[in-house]
Amino acid sequence: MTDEASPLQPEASVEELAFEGALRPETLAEFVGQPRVRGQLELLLKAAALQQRAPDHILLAGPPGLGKTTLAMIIGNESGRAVRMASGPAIQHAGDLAAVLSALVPGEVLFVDEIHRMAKSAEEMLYLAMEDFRIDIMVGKGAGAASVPLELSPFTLVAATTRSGMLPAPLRDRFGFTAHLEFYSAEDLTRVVTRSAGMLDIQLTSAAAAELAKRSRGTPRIANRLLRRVRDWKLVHEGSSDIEAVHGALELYDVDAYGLDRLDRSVLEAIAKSFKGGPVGLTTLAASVGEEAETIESVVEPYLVREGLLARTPRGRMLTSEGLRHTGIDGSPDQLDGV
Ligand SMILES: Nc1ncnc2c1ncn2[C@@H]1O[C@H](COP(=O)(O)OP(=O)(O)OP(=O)(O)O)[C@@H](O)[C@H]1O
Repeated sequence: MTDEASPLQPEASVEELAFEGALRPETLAEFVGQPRVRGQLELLLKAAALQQRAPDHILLAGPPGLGKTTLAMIIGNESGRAVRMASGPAIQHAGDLAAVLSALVPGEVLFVDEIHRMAKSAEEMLYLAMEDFRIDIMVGKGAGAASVPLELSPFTLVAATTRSGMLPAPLRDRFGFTAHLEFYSAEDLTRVVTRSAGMLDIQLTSAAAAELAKRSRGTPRIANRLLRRVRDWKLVHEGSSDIEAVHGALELYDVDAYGLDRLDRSVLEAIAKSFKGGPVGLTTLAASVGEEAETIESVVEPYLVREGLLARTPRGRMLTSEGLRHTGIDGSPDQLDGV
């Protein structure tokens, strides 16, 4: 979460959270797209309800803004359970997690966002909590220190991560189900835009909704954010058509025809110009565009790879010929010595 969001940044800004809350689908039926994940969750929740037991622990994995928090709330709604929110970065000690776990009411859903950023000591405590609904608390110091078991209320852990590969295997294995969220197709994102426009009372032709969706990086959060900028454009430029408003707003915010933003493009250009098309290591690449490696890896790369513009190889990141074409630099990736 950041204070000020650029239109294509997938993380939510502070002021955006209230707006997002209003647009959040509340049931699986309302949740657009992700048919596989929806089907899997539906089965899991129905089976748990029939057996009158709590649903298994669930891990939601995928890039930011694809609906992980939304799904966690839906899991609570659909199973008739209250959801408690926690976040990995706020759990810096085992004691922070013990406080969260011991406050749970039987049957609650505990949602831990960005679980990969939780402290190691807390991770180990979580293993036992997930398996046996029990934790061991250290009491006292030095030679007199003793471990005291504490029984917990049964709960369902729903955790979200943008980097499932960073989770240790013992933690990953303790989830009964992992949902992998994919970028949305243009058709599904058009449905998201149309739904949000209806809820916000914004008139938009279907062609304008489709164009906006096509340029939203396969991400509902970005589509909703760009929709607000299009609304602004229509308000300020009275009489402009919907499609003119989409083009005008997106151009102003530096969104290109692929839906790439400045950072996406600077990554592609850096590989072409400074690293002769690649391969280049993640840290070197991140330094050359002045961004954190984690942002490049979890935000920029997944979309460029899915669009076929970038390839991740064991030797590093490489441009594909399509990626090179996008930079407007002539040559093929293996002929870039001269650029
Ligand atoms: N499938 C969907 N259908 C309709 N709207 C959606 C869908 N998924 C997400 N949204 C919208 O996008 C916004 C962002 O989704 P959400 O906060 O759930 O993403 P996230 O994956 O949890 O992001 P982060 O990793 O940054 O926490 C939601 O408020 C909601 O309005």
